[in-house]
Amino acid sequence: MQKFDGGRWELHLIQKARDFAFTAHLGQKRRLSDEPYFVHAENVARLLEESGLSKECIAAGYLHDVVEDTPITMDEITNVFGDKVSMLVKANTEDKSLNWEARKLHTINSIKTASFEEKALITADKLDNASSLLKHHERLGDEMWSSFKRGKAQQVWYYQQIGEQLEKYRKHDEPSDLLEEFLKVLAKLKKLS
Ligand SMILES: Nc1nc2c(ncn2[C@@H]2O[C@H](COP(=O)(O)OP(=O)(O)O)[C@@H](OP(=O)(O)OP(=O)(O)O)[C@H]2O)c(=O)[nH]1
Repeated sequence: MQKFDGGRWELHLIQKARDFAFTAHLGQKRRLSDEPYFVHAENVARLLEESGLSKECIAAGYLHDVVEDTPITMDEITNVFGDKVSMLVKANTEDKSLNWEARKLHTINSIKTASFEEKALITADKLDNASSLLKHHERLGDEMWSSFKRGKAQQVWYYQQIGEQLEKYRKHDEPSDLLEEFLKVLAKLKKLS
């Protein structure tokens, strides 16, 4: 984080988001390993940082799952981190009262009108999740898919749809490094199926 030398506020926002997410996810584990859930939030924030995204987007990377997966509310995120971070988190938060198909279709369809930063957050999130699937498939094989609400075909369909929409709606002047990385992982994921 040292490379953010634009003032103490930048360090402060990102550090505050990191601490907040660490505490919110405390005790939660990822499904395919014993890793703390926070590791995923940290990976997403790191991908965004390496891609040169704004401090608000990096902060949202840390916070992207706290409303979906912990008792923290959107209002709390707005109060603590402000409107920009809050809108980015909201764009990446599913409505858990809906079924799997409705939630995933909503995310797929949201890409059409998403801002560049919203798309970057979705891409970093799905890149880390898809990389996790590839990594753990080596160890667990197809048994891995039973950890999720839908099996291999639907999971691969979901990532494929996300990739297609991200490609379709990328504006010509938007950086493509994260998307290219995601598409590489997606190609490997499809070979598993
Ligand atoms: N690949 C992978 N995913 C894991 C792991 N542990 C938890 N997950 C989460 O599982 C979610 C997908 O699980 P599903 O059973 O298909 O669906 P659901 O939780 O959304 O209902 C992903 O959420 P998502 O909504 O697609 O993304 P996110 O925004 O929650 O990160 C991902 O974050 C893991 O070890 N590996």
